[in-house]
Amino acid sequence: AIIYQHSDNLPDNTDYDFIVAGGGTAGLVVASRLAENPQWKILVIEAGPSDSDVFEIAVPGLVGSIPKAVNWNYTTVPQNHLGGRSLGYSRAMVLGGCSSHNGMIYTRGSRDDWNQWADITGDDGLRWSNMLPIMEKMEQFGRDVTFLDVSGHIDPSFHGSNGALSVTASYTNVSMNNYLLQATEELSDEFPFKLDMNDGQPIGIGWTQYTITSNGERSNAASAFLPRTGDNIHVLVNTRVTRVLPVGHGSDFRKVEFTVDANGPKKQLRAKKEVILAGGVISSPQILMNSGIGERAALEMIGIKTLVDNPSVGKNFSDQVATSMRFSTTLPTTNYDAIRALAQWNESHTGPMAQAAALNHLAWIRLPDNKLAGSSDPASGQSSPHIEFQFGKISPSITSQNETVLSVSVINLHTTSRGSISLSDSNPFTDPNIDLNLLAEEVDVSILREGVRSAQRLFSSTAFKAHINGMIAPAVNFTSDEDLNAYIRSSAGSYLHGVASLSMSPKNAHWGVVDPDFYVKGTSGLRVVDASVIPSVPSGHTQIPVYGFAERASVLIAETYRST
Ligand SMILES: Cc1cc2nc3c(=O)[nH]c(=O)nc-3n(C[C@H](O)[C@H](O)[C@H](O)COP(=O)(O)OP(=O)(O)OC[C@H]3O[C@@H](n4cnc5c(N)ncnc54)[C@H](O)[C@@H]3O)c2cc1C
Repeated sequence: AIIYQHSDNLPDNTDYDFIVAGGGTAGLVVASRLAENPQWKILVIEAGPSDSDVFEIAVPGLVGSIPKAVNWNYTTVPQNHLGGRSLGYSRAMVLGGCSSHNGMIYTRGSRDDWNQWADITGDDGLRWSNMLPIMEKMEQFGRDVTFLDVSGHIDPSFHGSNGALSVTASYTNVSMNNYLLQATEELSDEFPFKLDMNDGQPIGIGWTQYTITSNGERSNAASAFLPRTGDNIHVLVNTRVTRVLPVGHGSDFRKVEFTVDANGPKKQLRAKKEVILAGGVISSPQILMNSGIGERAALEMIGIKTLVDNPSVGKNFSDQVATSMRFSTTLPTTNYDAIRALAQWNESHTGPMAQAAALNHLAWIRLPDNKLAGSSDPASGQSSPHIEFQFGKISPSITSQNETVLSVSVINLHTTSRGSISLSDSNPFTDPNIDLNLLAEEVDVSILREGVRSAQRLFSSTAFKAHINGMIAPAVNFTSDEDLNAYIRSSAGSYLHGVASLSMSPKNAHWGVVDPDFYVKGTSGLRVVDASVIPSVPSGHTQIPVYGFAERASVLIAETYRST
């Protein structure tokens, strides 16, 4: 790929076959796959700078220090069901998108997630049996595994070794890991040991897998996919796409409008074949609405002429919701000397900075039917957990001397509340209104409550008895449903895994924004490929489902133009 810092530098004589708006997780996969055809010329337009200009991105242990300058720094509208709190909503503004600043956790979701997406959309290509080989093929696991001893931490038979995206399993061991493994034996009904959480049935406690190279660097969409491409991809950074435009008076949206800043001149470029919108779950609906594709009444109110009336644009926004727990512990802290660790990373790409997290395990819990508060199952099927525990860190208390604190996030994976993305004016530089509408549905609160109680059982096990002194948050006397509900509503936040703001639906459905071939309904020449089209949250984190959808889209796009 060739990177251009300014549109003035783009070669005059290039007619691009495809223009990809947004050089993020999905956008760079699609661009790279299309570029495998050397006849096709592809332009990617990315709002942020190149990821290689930001040192912190490459170092897994600096994930918390990535500068705000490469973040969209969104804030949600006040959340009615969280006591009116507004939440930060992080999204990366840099080449590679959120794959450049995320927590690097590698999870594919469950077999039933993919089968449900196939059922909802009518695309059998999305079935687990079809997607597993694709996800394996894009993966590079296993290089140098003898150096990073991961035996017993992963099942290599579910992983590929020749793909672009590097994957490693946790290879260090801290005492907390041993107690967790003991607990999997003691409480095997609720917390069975799971050798590989990416085998389609992610229920139990297992070792975390990461998109990190065996050389201790983040593997993101830019570092994994772009180096394998030729000169037929041009990547224009620091440039914002403001709208997609029709060619002539029809609904053939093969033109993009872009600019460097709000007051700068706007330019337009037309793709010979297609425009692929890949701005992510917030920006893609924003760009569509600014382009006149959305709900007529809402667009008219802010003076945008409706070109395609579709009330589903920006609706159905879904995210996972997390609450936090803290336990007083005698376990050693996971803190380390960051300066020394960075020197070690600079020297050899090893040590604590070569890892994204210290505690090495994730727990995935499926609730029994009688714990679902009489609701129908919000998860996609029996292979899908309802709750995740992410074991954060063990660190000295900031409020009480001589106390050490274990932090744990409890996540409701399959929320039923739905939010929205909408516009308050027609300026493409105004942040959209982001309403997650978290905890609007009672069942979402009750699942988190069950999660809190489940974590209490885990840390009351014999395995942890000598190491956990008690619970700090929620307070130990918070035992009733009412107390826990109040704690959850005051502490809950988004897990930053938003999807479905431009949900895919079957062709001719009365809802949804894109067809199973990723084309925007009511248009031609325009597809959306990113998290916004995934119809529901997976039983896991979202980057790998996003990569999976992008791979599927790439196949469908290439098939459309097979003979050209
Ligand atoms: C803090 C955080 C931690 C996370 N941790 C994990 C994790 O550990 N594991 C996991 O699986 N998932 C994780 N996720 C989620 C996962 O990273 C995302 O779901 C996924 O990367 C989204 O991919 P995308 O292609 O939809 O969007 P993005 O990757 O966000 O790509 C969109 C790109 O488009 C660009 N763009 C947007 N608007 C415009 C415009 N108008 N013009 C030009 N360019 C534009 C953006 O700058 C961005 O580069 C995390 C997310 C966050 C925010």
